[in-house]
Amino acid sequence: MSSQHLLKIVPSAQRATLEEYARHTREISVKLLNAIGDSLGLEESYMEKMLDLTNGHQIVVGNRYPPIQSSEPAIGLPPHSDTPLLTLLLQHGAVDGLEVFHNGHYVPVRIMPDTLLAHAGDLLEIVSNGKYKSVLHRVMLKGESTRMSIVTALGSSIHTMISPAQKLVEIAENVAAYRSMSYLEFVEITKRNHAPPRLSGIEPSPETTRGQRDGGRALLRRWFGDHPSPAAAGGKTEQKLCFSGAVGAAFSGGTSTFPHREKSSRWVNPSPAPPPGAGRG
Ligand SMILES: O=C(O)CCC(=O)C(=O)O
Ligand SMILES: [Fe+2]
Repeated sequence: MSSQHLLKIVPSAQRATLEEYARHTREISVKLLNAIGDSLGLEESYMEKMLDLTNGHQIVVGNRYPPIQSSEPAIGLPPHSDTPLLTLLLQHGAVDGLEVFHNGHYVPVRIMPDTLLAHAGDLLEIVSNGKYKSVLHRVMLKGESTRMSIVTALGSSIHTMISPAQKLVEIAENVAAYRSMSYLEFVEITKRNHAPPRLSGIEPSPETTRGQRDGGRALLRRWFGDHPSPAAAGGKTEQKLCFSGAVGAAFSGGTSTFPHREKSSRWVNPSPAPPPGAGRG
């Protein structure tokens, strides 16, 4: 991994630290994904091998949620699920706010010091043929202090075909719950629909659906998009894509801060070359 993948917003003094953080969290994510593969009865290191995690795309995002003025809770980040395979979330400091959707309502996730929280993402739900559900979550702000979190998410390499593991399809009497597509195609479809397709497992209220759609849009723009986007909380939540890259698959490092990411902040120089019809050059 080289510092060319670090976006310019990262001050040079912090680059080494961020690179080290990205390296360690990548290793932890790969181990967890392999363990998840084991738990599903897949062959050893299935996730690492089949999803080409050595070339997997990793992003690191810093979120800063400023204090809210009103006594009413405010949305810091609208409901969404994370697109890649696995998210590791570090909630920094002492300001809670994360909530996950469980059994029909949002449940607060209290901060546990020095703890990484793992979220299953959309791609993991696909690969596991729905056994691991992608987690719908949001951030609600209730207090007068600044909340900070650091998110790192690992996906496959962007041209890897994502499909339910064959063994799990056989166990499910040859029913694949999701069709096969490349990670890139998944992102493209999601962007075109302006929302991550909710994969399965929950029956959200219309309000949740709306929030999820908006949240998904904000997230996708932040992570993959090329449009300026008003972030959550009236545009006040500050989110910085600090790092995005992978060994062998680079992300353009020209820009910078969500929500004012410029057009040049797109997938570039993917390796290997995109398959025909992949939609981007
Ligand atoms: O700040 C948090 O706890 C959650 C952040 C999050 O869900 C995200 O950045 O995708
Ligand atoms: Fe998230």
